[in-house]
Amino acid sequence: MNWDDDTDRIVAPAADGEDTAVEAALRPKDLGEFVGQEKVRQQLDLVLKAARQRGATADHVLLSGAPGLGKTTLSMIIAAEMGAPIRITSGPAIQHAGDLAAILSSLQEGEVLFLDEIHRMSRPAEEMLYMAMEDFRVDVIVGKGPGATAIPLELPPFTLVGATTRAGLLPPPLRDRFGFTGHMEFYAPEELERVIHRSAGLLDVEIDPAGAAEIAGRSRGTPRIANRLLRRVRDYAQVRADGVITREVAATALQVYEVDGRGLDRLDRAVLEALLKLFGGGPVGLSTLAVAVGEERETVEEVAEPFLVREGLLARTPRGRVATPAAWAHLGLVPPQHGGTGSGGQQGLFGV
Ligand SMILES: Nc1ncnc2c1ncn2[C@@H]1O[C@H](COP(=O)(O)OP(=O)(O)OP(=O)(O)O)[C@@H](O)[C@H]1O
Repeated sequence: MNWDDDTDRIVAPAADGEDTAVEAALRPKDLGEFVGQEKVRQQLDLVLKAARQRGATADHVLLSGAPGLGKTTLSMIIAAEMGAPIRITSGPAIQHAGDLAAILSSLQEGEVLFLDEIHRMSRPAEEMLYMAMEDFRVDVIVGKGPGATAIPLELPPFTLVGATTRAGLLPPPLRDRFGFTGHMEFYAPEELERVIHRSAGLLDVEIDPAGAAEIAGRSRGTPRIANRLLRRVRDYAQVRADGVITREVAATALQVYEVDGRGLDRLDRAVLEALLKLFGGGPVGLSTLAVAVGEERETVEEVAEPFLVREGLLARTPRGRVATPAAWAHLGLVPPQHGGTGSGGQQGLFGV
């Protein structure tokens, strides 16, 4: 398996081809159906209701959070709640200011423009967006060099919904132009259970509460992963069981896909195992750890570690990577005692 491409993993937070095909059917259509994210939902509800009462276009909205937490879904809900059409594009698709000008000038009044990965837009496009957001106007530059002229173009009022995984990367002038910023959090297991029950209903799969809880616990706080695991478990239930998803069916199916009880996959466990078994829990340098698992540094650092750190299983310290007591417990291993025969385990564990 090629771990360099994160989308090959069943627990990858980014969408793969199959997700894209089925996600449309699973997306909640209004705020009432949208599970969790209470704060963002309540705040957004107020923003949208107030705009509707005033008969105005809603303020620009910035949604920040990890992939698969529902930013695209929320942007569609915003459009639906405002009774407005939606146009979907992304930062990397807008390389030139002209690309953005073409999109902006073709928007209808009140339309929602969803700009995914807004932090990856080119600089000139970003600067054009400042004026468009604030004054609903852009200057289209015609010609080149000294003869170039700026032709002002009025735009209809629109709502920009920007999505980013890294709100901190946005330049302040852009961030400040959003009337409302919603931070999407990882979902609690109970919330993912609700997502799973809802999706199972839409997919016409029978699932019991323990089955949903089993899948939720392995979904890494992310609805997209929950929906993907549900589909794989459904296959298993259909082929190897009687079609009903119980705790046993879910657990056995996800064992087949090498997703453990806490949502770690083969790569995550390989990293942890190397750290514990070969280096006594660390500290060990990233490069050494990567060689030990036969992966690139970047793969370990960007693909495996973020979840291990979030789960409190691994710590990044100035002296290297260190396993936490929870990591030993998760793999059912006993940390070497201080001064024991391990490779400095306990000392490494707490000495940094
Ligand atoms: N709160 C939620 N309730 C129910 N389903 C959800 C929720 N959030 C997300 N989903 C489901 O998870 C899937 C992924 O959601 P979505 O595409 O909106 O994520 P995203 O944050 O935009 O991801 P990306 O950043 O990769 O574009 C969708 O199928 C959607 O149905």
